[in-house]
Amino acid sequence: MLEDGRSFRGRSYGATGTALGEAVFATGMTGYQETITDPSYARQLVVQTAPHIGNTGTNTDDAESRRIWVAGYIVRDAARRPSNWRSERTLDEELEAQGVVGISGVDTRAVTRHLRERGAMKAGIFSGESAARTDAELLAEVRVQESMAGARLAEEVSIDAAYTVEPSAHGWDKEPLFTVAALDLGIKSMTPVRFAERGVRVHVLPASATLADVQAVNPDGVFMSNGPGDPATADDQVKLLRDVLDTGVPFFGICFGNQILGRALGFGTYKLPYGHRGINQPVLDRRTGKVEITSQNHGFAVDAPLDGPVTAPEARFGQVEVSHISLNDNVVEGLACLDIPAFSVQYHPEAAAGPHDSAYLFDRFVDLMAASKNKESN
Ligand SMILES: NC(=O)CC[C@H](N)C(=O)O
Repeated sequence: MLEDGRSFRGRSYGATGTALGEAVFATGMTGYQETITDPSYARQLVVQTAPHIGNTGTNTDDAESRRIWVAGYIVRDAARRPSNWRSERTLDEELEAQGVVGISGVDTRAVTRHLRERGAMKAGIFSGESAARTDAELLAEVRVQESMAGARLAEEVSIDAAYTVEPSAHGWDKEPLFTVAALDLGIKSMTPVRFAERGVRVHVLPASATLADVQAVNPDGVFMSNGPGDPATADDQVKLLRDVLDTGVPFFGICFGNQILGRALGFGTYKLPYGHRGINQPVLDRRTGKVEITSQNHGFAVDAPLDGPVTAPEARFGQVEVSHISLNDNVVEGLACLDIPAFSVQYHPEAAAGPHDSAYLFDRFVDLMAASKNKESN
């Protein structure tokens, strides 16, 4: 049941009951397990445009966090029998075990076209007893939920206690090169691994970390992750980032982290009509002229001028330019500061799932930390 009264019927999939959230569509043909375990999808009902879902089952290794975060799951044709040597459980069983309500047999093309025309909106999935009500009652329940605009969710999905990811656990056989403090706003497990593979030790800190917590790990660089909710609510992290930037330590942000850098520099953020979600999103790196196919999941974007560089509204941070744009709709997909060592992208270079075109961004951050260390020692 969608907020505007349009409804679709299907079969119960996963757990039975009620799921409420923002209906959004994701266009990845593969990678459904990484999608449902991405904490950025908290409080969203995800519609998969790929018609066959669940074909390769689920396994322990491919989860991007400790649980499934999608609030509900909408598919066309759910695989009855998974076929893959790595499969441990069917997707249906996994959704049910984690209490996630889904629906299959839905005309997902029609749902997607509707969301594309009318925008992402509040929705509900109802099965079993919870469905045994009038449409008007279901619609009322859909409409009373809080909307995604204004939702503060990063603290809800973040960890309680810090942990460390060591390069030695990911194929690095020398001494670690650098240490990074990574704020977990909904971090995916592949992100620290991409650092560790490059010899970077990562201290993952809760979303509530203070400047003192960050400085306690003596970092060569600071990182802010992806995460769910409206970036306009991330005032604490914006303040933290301004303090971090004032210390001159290099910074890299992805997705929510890009929106926080945008806000720290003084730009606003806004809600996109239906967002970008999938692993096939074309982005232009304006500095090199190269196009990369990226993994994305965002419903908000930074409002910064495309013709730059410009002086940041928070002028003490100097000049900034929009480094990357979406080739589908010219939305800001990256920011680069010219006077301080800070940059960010709106997409997911850790690519889990997704193409590896954007891996160079992790190297760019390592280079930035190296340059900054050199400058200190000279
Ligand atoms: N993946 C993300 O970090 C998403 C950021 C933010 N929640 C958005 O929807 O735009």
